[in-house]
Amino acid sequence: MDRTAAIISDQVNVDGTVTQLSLLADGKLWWLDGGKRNLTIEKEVIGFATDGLNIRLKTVVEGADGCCGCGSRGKVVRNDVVFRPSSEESHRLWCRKLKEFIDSLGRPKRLFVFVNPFGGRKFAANIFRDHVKPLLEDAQVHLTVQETKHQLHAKQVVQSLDFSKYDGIVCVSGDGILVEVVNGLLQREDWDTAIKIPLGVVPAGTGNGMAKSLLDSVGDPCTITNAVLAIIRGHKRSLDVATITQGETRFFSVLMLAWGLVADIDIESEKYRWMGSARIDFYALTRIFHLRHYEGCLYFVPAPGFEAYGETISYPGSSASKRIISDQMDGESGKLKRLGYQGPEIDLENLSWRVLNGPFISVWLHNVPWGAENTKAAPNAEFSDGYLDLIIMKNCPKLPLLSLMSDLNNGGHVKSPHVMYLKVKVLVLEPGPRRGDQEKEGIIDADGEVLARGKGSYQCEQKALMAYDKLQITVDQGLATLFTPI
Ligand SMILES: Nc1ncnc2c1ncn2[C@@H]1O[C@H](COP(=O)(O)OP(=O)(O)OP(=O)(O)O)[C@@H](O)[C@H]1O
Repeated sequence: MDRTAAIISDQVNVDGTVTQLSLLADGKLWWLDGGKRNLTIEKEVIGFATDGLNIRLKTVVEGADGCCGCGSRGKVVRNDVVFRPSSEESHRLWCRKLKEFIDSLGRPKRLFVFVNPFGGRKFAANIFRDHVKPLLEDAQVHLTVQETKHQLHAKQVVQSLDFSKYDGIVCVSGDGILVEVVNGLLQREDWDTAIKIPLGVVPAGTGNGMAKSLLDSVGDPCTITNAVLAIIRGHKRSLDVATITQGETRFFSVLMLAWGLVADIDIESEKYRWMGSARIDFYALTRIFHLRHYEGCLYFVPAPGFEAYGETISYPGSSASKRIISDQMDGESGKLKRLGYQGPEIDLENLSWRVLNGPFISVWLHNVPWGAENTKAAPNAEFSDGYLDLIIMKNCPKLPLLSLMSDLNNGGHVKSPHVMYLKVKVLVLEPGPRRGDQEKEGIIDADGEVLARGKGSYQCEQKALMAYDKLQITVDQGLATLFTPI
């Protein structure tokens, strides 16, 4: 089909001017209004509404404050266009053609939305009411909204959600709710179909690493409007999911795992929450001046090109690989019934393993580039390359370490001679005590939550899912699906 052929073309009235308006097969709307004007439906029109004979195109356009040459785009602003077809017949035809075109774009029509009123600065409910809901309603998306009432509520809800009713799940929250949703989906019996439902994130928490990673990957600022537009437009991309295993216990991670300095700052700075966002910088300084080194071992399978790190070793084994234990016998059929996703099928023993011995200052494993809106932890991380980015620091004097912390804003830290930066397929983490004090162990942080807490470590309310002991992290390429800007 000729992409410049008109699907419909007719005389209409735009702002008092009678002009020829054409909708072309490539989705462009053209008209003359002083000068030549056009709109790209796919990018700029989120929906339309009628008022008598008038048709209002609900439109967003990029403002003029983009940063020339630096790749960053301008702020998106609303700029509706209203036109009036010349007859009722023409009005009906315009409505039909516009609807058919928008429907052909595969945009979501029914969304299940989680709003965490507790996340971040506790503004998520207002953000949803004032910014998210109006845009989604303009796009004529039917919404089912659930405010989360307690920790793990989102996980419980998705475990019994009827997916035939929704085209996607949206989290108006920080990364914590997204992680709960992924864990809930993968613990369903029908996990293999459930995990395919597209997931959207609207930044309303403290971290917002996933929203930042998605929007920054196309040069968009991490704003609520940009995040909602990405959902409305309905583009999708796949996302690697990491399975962290210890014995029969599993946790599914989409963002990061940290042990050592980063985990200690992230979790222990909770006690300074009253300081607001300054708590992280303040506590980072404290930790750097009283730097801890942790004994332990990292066993890993490097991605091609990263084989120079560590020493060769055979598979270290792990209490992690008893795959069938959490399955159950189905009473009626007598067959094994899988209770949920068990992690990727990998022949661990026949991989080329390497080992790095401690002590370590910091070990950080990342799935996507940004850990938070101001932390570009793993600049080379990709959403679905099937690998995890591993950032390791073993030794570093305090002054360079201070400047490394400020480089986290732009990802410059990975170029430091004090930092090892590689991609791995599998990691076995064997955490140990602090150097010089066997009675004090550390914390393992997965996606912002305490996954494991060793003896003598910082005690907080959160219950840890795993023991401070060997755990294994594997990655399943592109297992989940995200709404993405492009
Ligand atoms: N009503 C609630 N009361 C208390 N906690 C809740 C509630 N709803 C959700 N939570 C918990 O809040 C946590 C934070 O969620 P969210 O993803 O919105 O923010 P975050 O950026 O990860 O963290 P932060 O709390 O630092 O903002 C999650 O662990 C979630 O289980």
